[in-house]
Amino acid sequence: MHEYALIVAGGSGSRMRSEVPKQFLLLQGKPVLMHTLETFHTYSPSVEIILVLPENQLDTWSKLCQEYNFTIPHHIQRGGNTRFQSVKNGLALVINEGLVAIHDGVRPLLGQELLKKCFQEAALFGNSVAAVPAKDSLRWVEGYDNKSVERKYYWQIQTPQTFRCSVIKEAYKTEERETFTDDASVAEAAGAHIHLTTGDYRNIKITTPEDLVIADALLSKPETKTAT
Ligand SMILES: Nc1ccn([C@@H]2O[C@H](COP(=O)(O)OP(=O)(O)OP(=O)(O)O)[C@@H](O)[C@H]2O)c(=O)n1
Ligand SMILES: C[C@](O)(CO)[C@H](O)COP(=O)(O)O
Repeated sequence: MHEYALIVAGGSGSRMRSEVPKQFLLLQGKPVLMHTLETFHTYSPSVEIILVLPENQLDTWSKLCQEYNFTIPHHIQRGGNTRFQSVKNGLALVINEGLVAIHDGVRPLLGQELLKKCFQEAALFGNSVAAVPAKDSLRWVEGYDNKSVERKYYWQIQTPQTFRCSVIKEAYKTEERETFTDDASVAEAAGAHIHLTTGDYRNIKITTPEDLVIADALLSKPETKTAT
């Protein structure tokens, strides 16, 4: 079955508050995004990689590829104003039937075991969405009101989120889903039952400055990128 990796890196990284968009910040001596693409290429050189970038950063990426002699083959697509639009633009390059793993470019610590499991479970169940049980106690909050909720019912959603190509392409046709922050929500709104695949606490999303420090520390442990 044909396998795609749709890596979305079309955001501006406003919460990181760095001059350079966070997907290009250096992690262990190379841009965050290169770690992410390498993970998919290591999983299988035949995975077709589609990389979505901010329209105004295409040159930056091209220069970085030259500077770091980065030769992993990939298609490039322009991002949109929201994650939804960036995924939708990327899906336009998904031509064949098969599976597409949609992954945040800023989750560079995805391990090989989890990635393999995501493709396998998506093939079995129709989709696979990586998720981990919440660790902290949780409260529902709205303005001044707040109340405790039962933690056992809450999981934190990660990527990869892997789907049959035709199913997710169809789900992304409905523009009213633009505010959804992940692909599982888009697929669910289109009627899919979501299959959760147990993720990895190390598969963090680089969102705020301390995440880069945590990612660096995790990558310093040789086993970090493999165990799930
Ligand atoms: N218009 C957008 C917004 C987000 N993303 C991607 O979606 C992933 C998860 O989003 P997030 O961490 O929120 O990234 P940003 O939108 O860049 O960050 P922020 O919300 O802090 O601005 C990132 O890889 C990001 O580049 C995207 O491709 N296109
Ligand atoms: C897709 C995602 O990473 C799953 O946790 C998340 O929903 C992205 O959300 P953000 O608002 O773009 O950070």
